[in-house]
Amino acid sequence: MEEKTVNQQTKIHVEHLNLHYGTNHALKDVNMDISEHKITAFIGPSGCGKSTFLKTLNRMNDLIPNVKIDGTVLLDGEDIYSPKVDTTLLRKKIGMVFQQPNPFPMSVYDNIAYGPRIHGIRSKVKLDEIVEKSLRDAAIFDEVKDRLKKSALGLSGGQQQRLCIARALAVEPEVLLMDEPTSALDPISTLKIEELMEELKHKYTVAIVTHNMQQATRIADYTAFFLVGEMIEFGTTEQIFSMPKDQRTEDYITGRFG
Ligand SMILES: Nc1ncnc2c1ncn2[C@@H]1O[C@H](COP(=O)(O)OP(=O)(O)OP(=O)(O)O)[C@@H](O)[C@H]1O
Repeated sequence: MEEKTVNQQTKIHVEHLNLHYGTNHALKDVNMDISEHKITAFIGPSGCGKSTFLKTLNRMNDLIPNVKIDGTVLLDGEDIYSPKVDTTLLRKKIGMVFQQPNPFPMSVYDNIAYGPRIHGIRSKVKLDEIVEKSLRDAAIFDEVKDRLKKSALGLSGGQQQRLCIARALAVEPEVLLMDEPTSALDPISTLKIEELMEELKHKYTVAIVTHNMQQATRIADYTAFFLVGEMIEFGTTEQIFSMPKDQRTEDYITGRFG
């Protein structure tokens, strides 16, 4: 793969990224560096392209017909859109958690062991180890340790979402993409997931789409503001929310539209 020099702290480097869904120009020349071991939040009104952008980072948009993507996305300096890239391995490195908790209809244990098994791990001892570690890392082990063999669908919504985070962690990703991971959850579960993200960033790089500006201010180190497919402003969360440079960012964060 082509090697390029990037800032040492940069985990994902995005340059001149454009995405079209048919004739809809959904991402317009987006440039961004996503820092390693930080939380980066994407905010903006509905339909501005936040989720689309998040999905370009692990090529989830490849699965949609009539999508055209131009530009560069480098993970550790390597082009993820190179034809040589194995997208299964890419998505192992860059895991994803969705808005609605989506556990598989199987046991808690099998949900977590699913990915490692696909990647060839067969040893029961090893799988037991991965299941426990992933559940611990996702701060849900104590709540499910006595029901590992029971269906994951019996868990509460907040528990299911932490299970999905554990499932993403089980294949040892480097980056975790989260698409509004708490919007379907109650405030207590939301708080648990936010605390968890603070922990996770020490080991992983986290990017999150959120509708909730308070959430961005609570957890994100960096924030990017999107508007109709353009990334209007990107900076530290403190700067974006206290001293936005662009009038449109200021109008959005002060609730003048959205
Ligand atoms: N699968 C798709 N096929 C065609 N167009 C799509 C698809 N997904 C999104 N779009 C369009 O791309 C644009 C950006 O949508 P996207 O879902 O990325 O926005 P968003 O900011 O995440 O919105 P929301 O906050 O409502 O989830 C919208 O115009 C949307 O209609």
